[in-house]
Amino acid sequence: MAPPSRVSLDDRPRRGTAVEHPRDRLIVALDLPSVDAAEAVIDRLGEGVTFYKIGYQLAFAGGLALAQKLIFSGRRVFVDLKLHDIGNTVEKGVESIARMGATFLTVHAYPQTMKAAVQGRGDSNLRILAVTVLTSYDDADLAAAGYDFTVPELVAERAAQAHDIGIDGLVCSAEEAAMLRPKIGHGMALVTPGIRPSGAEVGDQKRVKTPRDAILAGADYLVVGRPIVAAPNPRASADAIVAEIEAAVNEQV
Ligand SMILES: O=c1ccn([C@@H]2O[C@H](COP(=O)(O)O)[C@@H](O)[C@H]2O)c(=O)[nH]1
Repeated sequence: MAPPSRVSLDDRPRRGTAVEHPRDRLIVALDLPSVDAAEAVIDRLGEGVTFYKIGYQLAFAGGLALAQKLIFSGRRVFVDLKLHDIGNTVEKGVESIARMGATFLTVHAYPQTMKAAVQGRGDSNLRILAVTVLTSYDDADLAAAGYDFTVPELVAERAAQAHDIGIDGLVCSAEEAAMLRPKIGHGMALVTPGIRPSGAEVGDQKRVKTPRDAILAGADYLVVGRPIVAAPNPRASADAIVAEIEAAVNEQV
């Protein structure tokens, strides 16, 4: 496969990445085994966190009902189900999630899947995020999966396709944020997992940045799971990350 040739994209306005309070740029991944466990963490986080992500583990253990509860209570919810199926199935699934009132939904960044997701989203407030290359992958993982691209090459190619299709944002590592911003403009959100405060355990993540470096690289939202939900004091961990986001924002101006 030849390396991607696209170098620049237009800056047309789309659903927009409004400048948000530092606290609202932190998305906590509720990777927990039950609704009870998730609600215990949410209670401990209190007013400290406004945006939650629900992925496979919790979604398949009653998490979608909890998502609805969180939305009714004024929190924002990111449904991280990384959809990928035939177009009709993706479109109808996205329509159902749009009716829930979720803010973000992920799909894999394949053109057919992304087009179906944009169709299913319609005029709703749901914003579709395309997962470019998982943050647990490096170049060797891509080669093992049969790709003849480096991570930055594949991320850039998928970002270009997502942009052209009308996707609202990208999931990528903050390692790629600075490279992507000039290509996608400010109308698409950059949502970055693989965030680790300095000294935190990296675990299975391979492309990581600290909260400060992610913001300085141009990330809009930081997704953080284990460093908060597995911490002895989740609220203190979340507050420290928000403080780091705020300091980085102040460094930018
Ligand atoms: O490329 C991706 C896409 C999604 N994720 C999800 O984000 C969180 C990260 O959790 P940590 O505990 O902070 O590692 C998790 O829910 C993943 O499914 C990702 O890490 N990378």
